[in-house]
Amino acid sequence: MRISVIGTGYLGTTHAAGMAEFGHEVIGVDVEPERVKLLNSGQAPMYEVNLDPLLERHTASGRLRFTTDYADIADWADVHFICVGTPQAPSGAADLAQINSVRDGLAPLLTKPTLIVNKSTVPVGTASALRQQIRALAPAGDAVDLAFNPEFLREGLAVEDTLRPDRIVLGIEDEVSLAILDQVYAIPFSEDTPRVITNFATAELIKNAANAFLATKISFINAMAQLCQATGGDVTQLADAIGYDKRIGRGMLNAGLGFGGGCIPKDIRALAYSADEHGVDVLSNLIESVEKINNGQRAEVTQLAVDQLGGSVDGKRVAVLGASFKPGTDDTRNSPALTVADQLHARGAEVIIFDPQAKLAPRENFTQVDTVEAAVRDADIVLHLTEWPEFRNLDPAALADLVKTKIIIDARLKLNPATWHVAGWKLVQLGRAATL
Ligand SMILES: NC(=O)c1ccc[n+]([C@@H]2O[C@H](COP(=O)([O-])OP(=O)(O)OC[C@H]3O[C@@H](n4cnc5c(N)ncnc54)[C@H](O)[C@@H]3O)[C@@H](O)[C@H]2O)c1
Ligand SMILES: O=c1ccn([C@@H]2O[C@H](COP(=O)(O)OP(=O)(O)O[C@H]3O[C@H](CO)[C@@H](O)[C@H](O)[C@H]3O)[C@@H](O)[C@H]2O)c(=O)[nH]1
Repeated sequence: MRISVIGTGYLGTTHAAGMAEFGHEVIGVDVEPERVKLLNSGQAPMYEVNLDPLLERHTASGRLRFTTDYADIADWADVHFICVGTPQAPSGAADLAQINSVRDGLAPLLTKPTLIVNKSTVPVGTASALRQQIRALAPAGDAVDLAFNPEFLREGLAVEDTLRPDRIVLGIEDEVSLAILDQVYAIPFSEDTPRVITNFATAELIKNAANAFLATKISFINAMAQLCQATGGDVTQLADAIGYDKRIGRGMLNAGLGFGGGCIPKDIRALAYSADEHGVDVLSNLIESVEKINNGQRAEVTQLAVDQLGGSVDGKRVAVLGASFKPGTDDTRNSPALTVADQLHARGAEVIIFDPQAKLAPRENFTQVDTVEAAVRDADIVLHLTEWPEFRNLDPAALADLVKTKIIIDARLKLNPATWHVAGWKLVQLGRAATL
């Protein structure tokens, strides 16, 4: 099939490459010419494991290309996927400006029957309104249909999740759309992949609910971590033990600095906004508690650093390991690590950051360096804030010679306390007994 993918950020680039891998002919569209140029050379505009090889292969074969011009895709594609951003507006609601600009740019060019499939995360009610607006603008009118096909990929695992998703959710309101989507997803993985075929509202709420549930799991375990801290319990063992129960599962039960990123924080805020709009206070209250716990974890780590340095970080040198919001990506949107860095800077610390992939725009709040060694040199304290696998293999004895004071806060509970203690470090973990 001929498929267009509109918006080539974290979602769109991976989706476009995945669709090409499945054998479709694909054109990606973005408003940023530099991004389009890079993509046409077979390179991803972001760090994502296994994405570059797919892009290289399919741009070289000509099956995948990129453009800034809607005229290249309008009547060319059988299906248009919308993958633009839906960031948080100042009110907390989802900002649909990018979706509206796709609507206004694409719809007037549609003269043939076609299907537009929205993949961007949106509040309930969006698909229904969008379909009406597009039909009003398109010369093809009611021959243009819309579907909502939410995306559940995780950054750092985006290619794997695209090629082998846990499930496919299709929000459709007519049988023709379903027949077309069956062809789009008539691919090797899909026979065993559960499909949920439902109406627009349910599909939109499924996406909102999935992220809210994941966030709730993380905040629940972080609340338990606080009780563990107060009572001598070990939150990692607790998570392992409750996770063995298949009804609970171990996923999203890693306690520590909490959730961040370009999705979960803004998506749960938007869900709370929708819940309020529809008078469902119980849901918005629940989400507020989840957010409060999550923000509290960042403040808690900042305070822990202050306490470890005797009540003030003013003039102290703080080494921060990790800047991305999670390992496996260079994405720093709403990164918990950077919040802690900002909070410590605001309290007078000199902050030096190392991250294996994230390139930070120069800021006066901190200095970014290229090695762990450069980050920890002369540090008064070291903070492990994003659990890149390479940090687990650091040599505590070698680092001990570089720092001013051998204190490390492991805010992601991934370092082995024994190896650090042997090398003379004080290693502090939230929610784990100090003796471990
Ligand atoms: N990032 C993820 O892991 C992920 C996973 C699932 C769902 N989502 C959802 O997918 C959507 C996109 O997220 P993202 O992280 O890829 O965002 P992003 O900001 O990385 O990418 C958006 C892209 O759209 C482009 N764009 C904006 N307006 C455009 C227009 N009118 N025409 C063409 N291109 C345009 C931007 O230049 C940018 O490259 C969001 O709704 C997000 O919630 C993201
Ligand atoms: O046990 C855990 C797991 C994750 N996190 C943190 O939670 C955040 C989100 O992690 P994750 O869900 O792995 O990454 P995302 O790429 O943001 O993916 C989420 O957001 C996407 C966008 O909506 C969805 O598609 C995915 O299904 C959903 O998992 C990160 O800051 C993690 O550090 C924890 O604190 N503890």
